[in-house]
Amino acid sequence: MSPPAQPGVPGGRGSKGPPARKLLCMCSLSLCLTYLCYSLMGGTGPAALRSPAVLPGTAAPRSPAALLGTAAPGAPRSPAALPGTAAPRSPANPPGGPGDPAPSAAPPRASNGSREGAAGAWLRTPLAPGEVITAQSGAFERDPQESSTTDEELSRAGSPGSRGGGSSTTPDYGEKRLPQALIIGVKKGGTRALLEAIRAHPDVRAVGTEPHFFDRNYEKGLEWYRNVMPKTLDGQITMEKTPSYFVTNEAPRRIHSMAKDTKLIVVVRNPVTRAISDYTQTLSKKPEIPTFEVLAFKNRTLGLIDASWSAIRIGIYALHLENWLQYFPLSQILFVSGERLITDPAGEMAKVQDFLGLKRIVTEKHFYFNKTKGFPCLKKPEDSSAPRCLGKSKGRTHPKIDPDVIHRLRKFYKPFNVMFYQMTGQDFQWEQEESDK
Ligand SMILES: Nc1ncnc2c1ncn2[C@@H]1O[C@H](COP(=O)(O)OS(=O)(=O)O)[C@@H](OP(=O)(O)O)[C@H]1O
Repeated sequence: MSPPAQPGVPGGRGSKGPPARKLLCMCSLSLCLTYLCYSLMGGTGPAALRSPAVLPGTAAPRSPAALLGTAAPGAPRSPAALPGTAAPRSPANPPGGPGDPAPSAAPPRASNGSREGAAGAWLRTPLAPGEVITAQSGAFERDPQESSTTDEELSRAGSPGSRGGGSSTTPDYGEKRLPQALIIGVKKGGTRALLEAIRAHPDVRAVGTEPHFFDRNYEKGLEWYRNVMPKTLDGQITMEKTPSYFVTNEAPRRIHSMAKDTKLIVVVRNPVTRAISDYTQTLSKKPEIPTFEVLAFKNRTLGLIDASWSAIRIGIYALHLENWLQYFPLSQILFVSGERLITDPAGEMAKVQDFLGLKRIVTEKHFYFNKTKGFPCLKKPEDSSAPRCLGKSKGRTHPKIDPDVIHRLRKFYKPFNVMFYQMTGQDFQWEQEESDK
């Protein structure tokens, strides 16, 4: 089933690829980004980037080679130099073409596995965690806290004849199909809130757990993946969310080789807050880890940010996006603001539904702001008794971070954010947000 092409709607099924002008634009952006990264490593750069006010990490290494020598894998380099980043494709070797490795090639483990996962994250409020969820999204019956989709759960879901990882109310008719739309990131961006909200749409069915197919489970093959999906009727869209895809080098090529018209959704959030949220999640599982302030720096005296730390690396959105743009036109990727998903969930959901070619059915009527939780929650479905908020693993209290560290991180991210705004044509106003504080 393919959602109908939307005339004038970015990412419609008719999208064939970027026109030459766009490609040129992307190439020049790529060059800019390479240049930017180089400048971050101590080379010359635009005056603005060299200014202490915006120079990431503030400390200029003596030479790019010196920084490269100390950079751990995953440190920001030019997109072309990122490990595993595919070289730009020539028409003779298109992505997903014969030159691509077969799906059976063993994928590397993603460095960013979102460990939170199951759809049971939406809890009925004010009921206690663990209450059974009866609405469409109620694939699971517990607040998973930090539990992720386990391999065992997935192999059960993927076994022939199983009902898949979809909703417990999935009717036993229809067909299991590969997803036509994916929420690919970012970790801690608000991906669960988005998935649960879009599942309120009658024309969407989604897997509750994170299948991690394009990063951890790729060798299991597409039939396994299809079996994980809930059954859908014609006209319904199948979806899943796995936030680590966005930072998995192989994911764009693999998704493109599954279906080049797959629609991609990325929920982005201020990378500084995202990093702290990521750290807070890890801290909840491993209270013994060093402080955020310690982990954030390679050398705090020199002000060198440790961009190889996944909590920081994930937030360099421009670098990761480069990788996706080698396979997908920008029009096929929707960027959802994690901040607006909280302040204006209906507004963001309108964009999501348009992008997916769906009627706007999930509207402001579906949400209410839960003051205790501090987040919007889904109102009760007509046939159910209680509204649903996300579970305790969302909206944790973040530890207080040294303001100087926050300041340095803002400076670090600023040029990457600006680049991201240029690449996407959207200003997420993270700098504005910070200057308001
Ligand atoms: N409606 C609603 N309810 C609760 N939480 C909400 C909501 N909308 C967005 N958010 C924000 O989502 C953040 C968690 O993001 P993810 O769901 O992407 O996390 S994960 O990667 O799946 O673990 C989570 O981050 P933290 O506040 O740091 O926990 C929230 O800020």
